[in-house]
Amino acid sequence: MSDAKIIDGKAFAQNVRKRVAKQVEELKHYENLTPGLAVVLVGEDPASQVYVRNKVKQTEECGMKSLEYRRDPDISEQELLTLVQSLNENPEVHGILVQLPLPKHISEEKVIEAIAPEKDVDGFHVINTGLLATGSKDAMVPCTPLGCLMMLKDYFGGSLSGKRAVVVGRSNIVGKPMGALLLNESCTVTTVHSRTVDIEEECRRADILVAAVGRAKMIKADWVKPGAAVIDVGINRIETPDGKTKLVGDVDFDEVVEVAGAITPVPGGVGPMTIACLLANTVTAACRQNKIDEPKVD
Ligand SMILES: Nc1nc(=O)c2c([nH]1)NC[C@@H]1CN(c3ccc(C(=O)N[C@@H](CCC(=O)O)C(=O)O)cc3)C=[N+]21
Repeated sequence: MSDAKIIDGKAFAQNVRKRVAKQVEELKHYENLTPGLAVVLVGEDPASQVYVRNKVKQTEECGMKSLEYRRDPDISEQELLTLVQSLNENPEVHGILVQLPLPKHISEEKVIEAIAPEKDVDGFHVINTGLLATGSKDAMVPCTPLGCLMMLKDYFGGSLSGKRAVVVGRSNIVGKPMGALLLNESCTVTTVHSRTVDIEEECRRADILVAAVGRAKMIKADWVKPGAAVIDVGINRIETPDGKTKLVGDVDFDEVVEVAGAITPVPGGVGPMTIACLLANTVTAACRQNKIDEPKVD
């Protein structure tokens, strides 16, 4: 029998959205300001469509303005850059999200760097990456790592100071910013990856283990220190014996739940928090662009 706390990301995200909705209400009432989020979707990847639909729905539920821009996969890089430029200049738009991945003929880097840093609610622009790395409060923080941090701080009662954190994966959108955030919280941070020697041993030292590699069920029970907090960022679609597909994380949940102190499930863990943090970032961006005191995020 396990006694791990299963962190309910869905319920947590709902709370965050409630808070965001209240902030939006106040901005509308006192400042005559409606935060606006523009989502750009290129092509017809079915998974991307689902995320975008959820984002649009939740943006509207929070009282914000949602603008959606769907473009054919054969759009030229220049046309996409021109669209981003027009959103940069649109005062109704406070946040811009260009859904990744983009078609191969378009440079993701160029498109991300074309977004005005103060509207970059994904936190992917090098300006925001640099602000995060230097510990500046002015950074727009990437949504997935921010959601993970909020759940961790809640579980540990506010402070992560001195904890050993191991981040599995070194992507620009999750692994690296997650490491930076945890370091800013005074964790002792190790990032491990495909070339790490004795990766299990490194993981076993973790008080906080964040898995963000994109390999189904890679983290096994004997990789985890008893009582550790395990955050599963992975979203892997696998085929079940009966020919259907299901979502699983990078953590072997059924095994790890027996040793961990806390664990996030997939689905219902980090995913919903990612969207909630996107909405929170949009409110933050709208406040900054209008020189209004911003709400505290965590
Ligand atoms: N510029 C950009 N920013 C992103 O943040 C971004 C992106 N591109 N491209 C795609 C990935 C993926 N992503 C997810 C967000 C929420 C869930 C989510 O809510 N998942 C649900 C389940 C969804 C389902 O059942 O399919 C859950 O985990 O419970 C999943 C995936 C954001 N991404």
